[in-house]
Amino acid sequence: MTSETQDEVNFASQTWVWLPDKEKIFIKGYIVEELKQNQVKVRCEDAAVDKIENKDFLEKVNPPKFDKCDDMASLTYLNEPSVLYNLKLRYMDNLIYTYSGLFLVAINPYQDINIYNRDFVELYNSNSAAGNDDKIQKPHIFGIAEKALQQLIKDKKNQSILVTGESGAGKTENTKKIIQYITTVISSTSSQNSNSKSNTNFNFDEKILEANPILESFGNSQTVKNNNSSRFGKFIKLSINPNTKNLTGANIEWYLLEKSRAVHQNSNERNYHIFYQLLNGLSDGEMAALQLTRSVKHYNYLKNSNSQIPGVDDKKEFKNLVKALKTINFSTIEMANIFKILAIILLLGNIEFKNFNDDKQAILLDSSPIAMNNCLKILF
Ligand SMILES: Nc1ncnc2c1ncn2[C@@H]1O[C@H](COP(=O)(O)OP(=O)(O)OP(=O)(O)O)[C@@H](O)[C@H]1O
Repeated sequence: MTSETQDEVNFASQTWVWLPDKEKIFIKGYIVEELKQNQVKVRCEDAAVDKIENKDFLEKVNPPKFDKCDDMASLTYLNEPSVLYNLKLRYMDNLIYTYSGLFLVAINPYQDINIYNRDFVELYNSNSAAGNDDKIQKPHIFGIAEKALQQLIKDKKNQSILVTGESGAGKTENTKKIIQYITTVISSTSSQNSNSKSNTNFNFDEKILEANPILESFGNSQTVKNNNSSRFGKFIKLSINPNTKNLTGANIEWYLLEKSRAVHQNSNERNYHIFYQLLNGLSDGEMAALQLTRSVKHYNYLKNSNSQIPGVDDKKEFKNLVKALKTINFSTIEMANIFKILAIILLLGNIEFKNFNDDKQAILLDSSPIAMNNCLKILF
């Protein structure tokens, strides 16, 4: 008898249930005695003493053959503890994706796991030799992207992928993986058919991928929940010609940007990444021209925030931003103007008003004329 069959036999010999637990949320046990008034005595796997519980509050445990199942819709008993248990078992094996019927559940691994490389793209790409239907069934964000592509091409109908979850759940990262997958698969298809280079120096798909560092610099920030929290919602639209399988356009709509963060942040949070990237990434000459100094402590809009995020190099991120801006055809003058505006925002933050006088005119604090003067120097 194999150990799996033995597990099934052991399981079948008892009535297994999930018990609510203050510390572990749910623990597994089996009923050893039926008592009066719907009460049962339960022997728990991890507890020294048996527990008396009302049977109505207990959920059933699935047989071991369902452990680490790919799709939780297949569970015999679909209840909260069984779902959490299955997700936990899978997560411990680095299986961060699990289907729940039509939905894909993703658990944030908070570390790089090697499941997004070219080999994985090929596994899910139905046009490649490695791709086949069986592999597409294995839960993965690439599987969702592939399915949307296939349905677009087959049915010629618009497809939507909704990525949702609490802050830090991994929405931004998974959205990037979807775009990475689609641009890889589509560009490889289109380059077989035609020349995919546009009339600029960069491929269209490179431009789409490079939009992300720009959005993140200006719209993401460190919060207590997430070091790279998107402070806005976005709707990304990729236009794909289902006949030629070419990427023909892309458009990002953003909404609900947290504007107040530019002037105020809660403790242990930061302003938008761009300000720290600017102060670390500009050359000494550029800093002088923009009347800036490097320390965040010199700016009211930054001085209460962390100057650094562990593991993040703002200078390097600034380089990436400049590269991304160039990729999507921002000219040197346009970039310089953006940096001017950012510098002016920081300097305006140093202009402080002391209340209003009797004539309802604002009175500037002593240091403010210098800040105003600096703003004017940048502008003219
Ligand atoms: N699949 C993944 N692999 C490795 N790390 C990940 C993955 N998903 C998320 N992370 C890590 O978790 C962090 C938070 O994820 P992400 O920014 O995607 O969350 P979010 O849901 O978009 O949060 P918010 O709503 O605050 O913007 C990432 O910066 C990254 O470090």
